[in-house]
Amino acid sequence: MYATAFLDIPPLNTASGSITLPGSKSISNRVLLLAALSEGSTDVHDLLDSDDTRVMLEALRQLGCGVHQNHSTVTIEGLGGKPKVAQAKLFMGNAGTAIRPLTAALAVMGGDYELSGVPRMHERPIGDLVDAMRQLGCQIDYLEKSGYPPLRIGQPTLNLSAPIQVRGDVSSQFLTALLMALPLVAMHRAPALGNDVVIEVVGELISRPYIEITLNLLAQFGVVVQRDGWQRFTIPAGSQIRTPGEIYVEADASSASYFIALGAIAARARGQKGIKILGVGAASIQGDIRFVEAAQMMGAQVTSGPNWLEISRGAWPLKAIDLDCNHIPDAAMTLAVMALYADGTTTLRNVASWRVKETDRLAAMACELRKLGATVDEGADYIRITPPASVGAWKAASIHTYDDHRVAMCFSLAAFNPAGLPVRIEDPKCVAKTFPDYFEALFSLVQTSPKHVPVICIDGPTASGKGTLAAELAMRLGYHFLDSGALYRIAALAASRAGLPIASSGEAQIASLLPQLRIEFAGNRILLNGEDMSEAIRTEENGMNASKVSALAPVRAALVALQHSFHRLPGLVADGRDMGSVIFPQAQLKVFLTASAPQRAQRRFKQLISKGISTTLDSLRADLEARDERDRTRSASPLKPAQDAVLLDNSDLSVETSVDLVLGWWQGKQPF
Ligand SMILES: Nc1ncnc2c1ncn2[C@@H]1O[C@H](COP(=O)(O)OP(=O)(O)OP(=O)(O)O)[C@@H](O)[C@H]1O
Ligand SMILES: Nc1ccn([C@H]2C[C@H](O)[C@@H](COP(=O)(O)O)O2)c(=O)n1
Repeated sequence: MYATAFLDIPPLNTASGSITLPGSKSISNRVLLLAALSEGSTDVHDLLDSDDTRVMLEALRQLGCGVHQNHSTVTIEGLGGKPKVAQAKLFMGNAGTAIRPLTAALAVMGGDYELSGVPRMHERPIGDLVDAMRQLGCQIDYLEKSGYPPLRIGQPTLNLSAPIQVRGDVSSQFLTALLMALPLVAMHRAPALGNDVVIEVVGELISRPYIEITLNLLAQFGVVVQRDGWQRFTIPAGSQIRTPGEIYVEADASSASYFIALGAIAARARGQKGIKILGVGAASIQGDIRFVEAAQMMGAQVTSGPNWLEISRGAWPLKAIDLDCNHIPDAAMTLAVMALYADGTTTLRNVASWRVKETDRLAAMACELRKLGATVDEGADYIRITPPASVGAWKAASIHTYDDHRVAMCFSLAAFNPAGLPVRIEDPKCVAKTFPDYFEALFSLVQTSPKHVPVICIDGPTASGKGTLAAELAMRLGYHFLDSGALYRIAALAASRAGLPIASSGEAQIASLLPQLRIEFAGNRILLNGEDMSEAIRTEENGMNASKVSALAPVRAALVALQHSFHRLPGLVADGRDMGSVIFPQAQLKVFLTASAPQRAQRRFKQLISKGISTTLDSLRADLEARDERDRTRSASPLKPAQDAVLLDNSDLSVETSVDLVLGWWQGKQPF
């Protein structure tokens, strides 16, 4: 996951390949609650691992539910309709799919519970559900603002004399919550005329496909609800939530929308097929699968099987549409970004529910689409999008994401803009709500011209702080990091282990040894043929050998392709001696980092002493000056600033100041 302040997505060209999507959030949280309410244990396979499911799992644990995790399978030991813990304070984050059904279930079972969430959760209405539960005799109080969490739940005096009425026109999650909780009432009622539990929907029920998911999953847990149209739902008396033993969670159809759109927008890479999505397909029980139809209306070519989809670009530009999106409220946000690539004005109607989601999504989408150059008309329950009038009308935008995972994900697709502009996604980690590795998945499928993939080079002499600076820059920008010195150090170590002379007499043998080595970077560890060499390569002796080995032209040539392989989306920070001058001459920013020899010797001294390695300042200084001299005077790619490098002497600068300075230079080159 990218936990950076922002993520700059370079302009993208093509896409191809296949992807297995994470489990559906809607299914995951429903299944978790049903498993918890049933008796016995349920193995839940392919459960989504995200903020919202973690919130649900934690609440279930607090209520005394057994939760055992084994990779993507979670075993839930059910409560059999009665929490083991009668008093708890439950934090529900911003997970609507957790707080609503759990409120209903706890209110029926009774106890002393408080449910709260993040500030935005306290702005998301829950009054319609509370009103419905109170008709039944449930005890629910508002702890702050009437109609909104946080809530306190007490002991109910259940009284079911008439159908329970619930509004269906703000969120379908209230009806879902009742449907999952009221079997706990039905189970205590003898099957007889008039004993069934009846729910009546007041007003037009929105987002019906989500109710279909609920009914489908209830049926898998043994509760067959009778439905009369979309207004009346009957849970037969005597119904009981029964574990199916094991259950598989489908991949998330809403998450699929970004990749369906990707297939529709991106040209295919030469000789490649489009985008194949595994884990969800034509047989999906999720309403958002109907996003496929909307994408087809816009021009996407889609083929599908029971649990897969394959998408490629059809009509181009895409076709503008006018669509009632009530049945696909979440995925419809993706259509709003696809509309940027359409041949006219697209209108998405009946999306008033966007206003009460993670953020006011109507306002958010309108604001961010305008930043990109679109003309947007935002109504109470619709959005109308006209794409930028010409290539020149597109703007590079920094997309504010409002702590809303879907805003972050759908706007990544703006990176296919014809103007070749990058897109900045602020707070990219908000995707953790449903799809923590979304951007990694995106980057695994898309391609762009190498010239668009940014490179920052940090070159300079020994112990100037290149590695420290480069690693920090890479972390702040979410870029890959290449410590090229480590490759020469590995080469030197491998050569001496093989007994090869570290001199020109051994250059051919060392160069031919290198392609046989399996060199892997795992976080900040470096492995040689599976063995962790992170410490072994850092000795002063091996540093000196690395300097010697790096003077051999055939050795340098043997390492070029490996270094180039680090140049990948979304960008690279590389440190060494010839990053800017030889390996990445096209780099957008080249820094030549220096510090005085006494300072560098002092830094290295401290570094070694802190690792418990004894040495003297004088010997270190002599060694690093000898090493610099060799690196500077060798004929193959000598240590020297690239012509267009910026010189930075950090003798009197802290690491933090150096990082901020270089980030400022980098930001100065961005169009945002
Ligand atoms: N600006 C700075 N001020 C003080 N200490 C620093 C600064 N930059 C780096 N250091 C410290 O100096 C030591 C050497 O830094 P680093 O390993 O990053 O240098 P390097 O140039 O990559 O070295 P090498 O060429 O040997 O790989 C580290 O202990 C690091 O924490
Ligand atoms: N791009 C590079 C990186 C490193 N070297 C050589 C020169 C150094 O003495 C040696 C070890 O590098 P360090 O880990 O100290 O950065 O490797 C080079 O020639 N070119």
